[in-house]
Amino acid sequence: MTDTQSLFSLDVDFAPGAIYPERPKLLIVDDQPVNIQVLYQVFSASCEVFMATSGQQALDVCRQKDPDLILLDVVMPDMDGIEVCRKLKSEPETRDVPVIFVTSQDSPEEETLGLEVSAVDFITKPVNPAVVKARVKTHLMLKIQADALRQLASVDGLTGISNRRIFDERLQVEWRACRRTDKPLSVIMIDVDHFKKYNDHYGHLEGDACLKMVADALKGHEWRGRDVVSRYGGEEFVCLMPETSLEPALAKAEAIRSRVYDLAMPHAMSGNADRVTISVGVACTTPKTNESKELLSAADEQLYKAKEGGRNRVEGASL
Ligand SMILES: Nc1nc2c(ncn2[C@@H]2O[C@H](COP(=O)(O)OP(=O)(O)OP(=O)(O)O)[C@@H](O)[C@H]2O)c(=O)[nH]1
Repeated sequence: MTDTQSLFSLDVDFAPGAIYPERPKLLIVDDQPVNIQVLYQVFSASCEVFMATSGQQALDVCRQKDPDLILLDVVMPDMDGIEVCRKLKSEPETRDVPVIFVTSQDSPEEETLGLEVSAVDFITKPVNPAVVKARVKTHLMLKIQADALRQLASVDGLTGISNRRIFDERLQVEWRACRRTDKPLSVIMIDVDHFKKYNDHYGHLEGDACLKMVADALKGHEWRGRDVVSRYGGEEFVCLMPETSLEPALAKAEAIRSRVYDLAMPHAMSGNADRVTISVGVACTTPKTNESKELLSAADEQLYKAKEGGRNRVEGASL
């Protein structure tokens, strides 16, 4: 039996490669490298292990590597584990990563404090390999289940792309990131033209099929890793493009518009084309304030302008 199998063998449902697509990512944080070494020996065969020797380094690694679980030392100079955990739980990017405290003082006060900052478990030093493996396995399984539920809750049932909740969350995250790095952030807002008439003429089921086609056309584009494409509601879609200035966002919007046009879905009642068309509003800004709503309002204004200008067109502006 390999180490990988032995780690997870307590539960047949938990086979890396089956439910879990890749090796779980584990972050071990301790200011004493020798303690890291002990845990590394336990997990290196079964997990992708990252290490940090200070609180700040732990926060940095966590943002970069997106671990599935963190084993966090409580007593560290500069920033202790409690503070690290508090910071992790306050940021949307890291708040769902389970934290297990590894501590030499198992006082009820410390345990209470740890639970108050939302740690999922405590392990006492010196660690017992069998105990730490079992606890890590339990919390990784819970994380997988929670991820699956979050995934379900993030998808629009009709089109299979992400829903508005995810868009709103990502907008907050990317707004802050672009503000930190002084980079532009663009939003593309898309609305199907005369869709009420489409529904009225072809029926609601055909209307649904049309929305799916539009969503597929959006998905079919080449997007960068941090871009988000969501159904914003009804017949409205929205795309978020971090680190993208107005020009490339306008080019993307135009490519989307022409792709939907080229689908040539008949729309006998449209009035301004023989087919389904979309109107598109684009807005771009380099975030300076806390207020991300102004970017959405600006994209919405541009969309309105595109509708007013005759539909089946793209309008855009920088803030
Ligand atoms: N089939 C279907 N229709 C939907 C769905 N969500 C919203 N709609 C319909 O989309 C239509 C939107 O109509 P309006 O907001 O009046 O806009 P429009 O007819 O597209 O007109 P313009 O935007 O001015 O071009 C409404 O008739 C909604 O019932 C959906 O999930 N499926």
